[in-house]
Amino acid sequence: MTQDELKALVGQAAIAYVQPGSIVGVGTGSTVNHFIDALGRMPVRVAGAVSSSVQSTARLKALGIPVLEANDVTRLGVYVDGADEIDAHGCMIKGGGAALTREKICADLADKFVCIADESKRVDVLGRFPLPVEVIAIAVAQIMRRFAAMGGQPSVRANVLTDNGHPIIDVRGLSITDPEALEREINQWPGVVSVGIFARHRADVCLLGTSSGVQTLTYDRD
Ligand SMILES: O=C[C@H](O)[C@H](O)[C@H](O)COP(=O)(O)O
Repeated sequence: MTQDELKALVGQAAIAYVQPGSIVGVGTGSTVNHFIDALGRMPVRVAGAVSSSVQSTARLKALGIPVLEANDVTRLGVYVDGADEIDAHGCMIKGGGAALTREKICADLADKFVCIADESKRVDVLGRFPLPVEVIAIAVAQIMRRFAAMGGQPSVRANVLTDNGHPIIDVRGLSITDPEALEREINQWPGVVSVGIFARHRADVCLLGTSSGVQTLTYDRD
């Protein structure tokens, strides 16, 4: 199977977690695009979606699925999103598509985070994928110095501003053995909007697309 076929497989499989008539949280990316298409094929559809990006909003609306603002809901039963990497505890790196801040807001609203990913995303230690960090523009230089001091190689993502109008720093060369601690630390730096480590808001379930089918991985909360 191709990587895109694996993404389509898990996008469809995530529908099992979606209650018809409910409001669902929708992530961003090429895997989630398959999930959105599957939402459009539900015999009884969702009542609406809270979207994590302009891109997903456009795709949802094109299928006639109403999109609500995060401010308009108090909770989401389920949030479905992809990942750039996921470890054995459900901690993830996200933000390869620059949507990390809105994704974390949606994850925070959700009772259950269902991660959909092809098997290439499963890692033992996070950090092979460059860590995305959304920052306020005037703090870029200082935040890059902080990452360099901890052994990372930061660079500003060229020609990209997030949906919130901020630049992204991508940090290569980090071996993230304690995702929770690093997320907490980076969150405290002035000028950081969001860091793409999702440890506090880790996945509850990962539907992993493999050549032998969908593997369902579940993670315990401490
Ligand atoms: O900002 C983007 C998101 O975090 C995506 O969920 C992540 O980059 C995975 O995207 P894809 O499904 O395209 O690999």
